[in-house]
Amino acid sequence: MTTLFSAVEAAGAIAVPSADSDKYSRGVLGVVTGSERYPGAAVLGVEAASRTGVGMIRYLGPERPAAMVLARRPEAVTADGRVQAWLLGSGTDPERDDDERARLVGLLDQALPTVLDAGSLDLFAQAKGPTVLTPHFGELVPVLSAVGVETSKQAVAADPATWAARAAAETGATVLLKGATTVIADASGVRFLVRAGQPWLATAGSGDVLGGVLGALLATHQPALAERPELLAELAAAAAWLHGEAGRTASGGGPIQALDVAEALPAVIRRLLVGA
Ligand SMILES: NC(=O)C1=CN([C@@H]2O[C@H](COP(=O)(O)OP(=O)(O)OC[C@H]3O[C@@H](n4cnc5c(N)ncnc54)[C@H](O)[C@@H]3O)[C@@H](O)[C@H]2O)[C@@H](O)CC1
Ligand SMILES: Nc1ncnc2c1ncn2[C@@H]1O[C@H](COP(=O)(O)OP(=O)(O)O)[C@@H](O)[C@H]1O
Repeated sequence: MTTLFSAVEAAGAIAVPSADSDKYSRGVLGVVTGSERYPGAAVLGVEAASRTGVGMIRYLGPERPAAMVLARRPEAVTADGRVQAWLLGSGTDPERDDDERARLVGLLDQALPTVLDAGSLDLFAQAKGPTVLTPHFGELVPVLSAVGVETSKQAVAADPATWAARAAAETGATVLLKGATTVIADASGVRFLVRAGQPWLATAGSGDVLGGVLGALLATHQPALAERPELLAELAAAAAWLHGEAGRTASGGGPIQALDVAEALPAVIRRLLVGA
């Protein structure tokens, strides 16, 4: 069944720490994003995840984006270690060498909750855990082509719900198809439509911020996801809602940049939790 996702549902997706929480029990997000060409995508995703609330972020991408991430967020850890969820692909190139592919496939073999964005969308068949694909209309076309379904960006734009559901059915992943209305579909069909945002969100890096929000929600719900697989689509919808509301809050009717959206997240979450 398809429903329009609401603020009350989004509030339910926030993992609020308690007196016995520590940084590990809250959830650690592993991030492999950014590249020499698009280092900023790494900064945007890490910033958004940290503003959504997570115990720790391990940024494990290339050197240049790593330096930029640390300059912006000294809280991020660049050493290997335990993680509860992965955010892969924003700002990366799917034309990777064999070593990089083997490394990413190794991460996916861990069967942890994973966001596959942008340059990692092609790895959906290697994902073993609960996986959300986060394509825009253009990025959905090669995903579908990889499973033998030919379409076009124009066709997807004309009927996003149908194509999101088709992609979820064919790939076995949960699909968050970005747009003015974001569609979330899983194996049961279209689950949620999210219309929280507004057109000022159509700005470079906005999707990288969404990836960070969703990564944080997956990392903070890893045990629950193992017990309740349908939660994956709920968290994807919550991420789209928080992203949209943060965009609306940051904008106030005027222009915004992607980093403004990330910075507005704590205020949005505070309003949800304490009704302020
Ligand atoms: N500051 C940064 O580092 C940024 C990095 N970015 C990264 O840049 C890489 C390439 O991004 P794009 O796929 O946007 O590449 P392009 O901007 O090269 O676009 C590729 C194709 O997708 C279409 N397209 C782009 N956005 C669309 C949308 N929202 N709806 C429908 N069609 C759309 C374009 O028209 C084009 O045909 C990704 O890895 C992304 O994460 C972008 O997010 C922009 C900001
Ligand atoms: N017209 C619009 N109205 C509302 N939200 C939009 C609109 N256009 C894009 N968005 C949102 O902005 C984000 C754009 O993501 P994406 O296309 O991946 O951009 P980028 O690659 O620059 O990060 C998505 O979350 C999408 O839902």
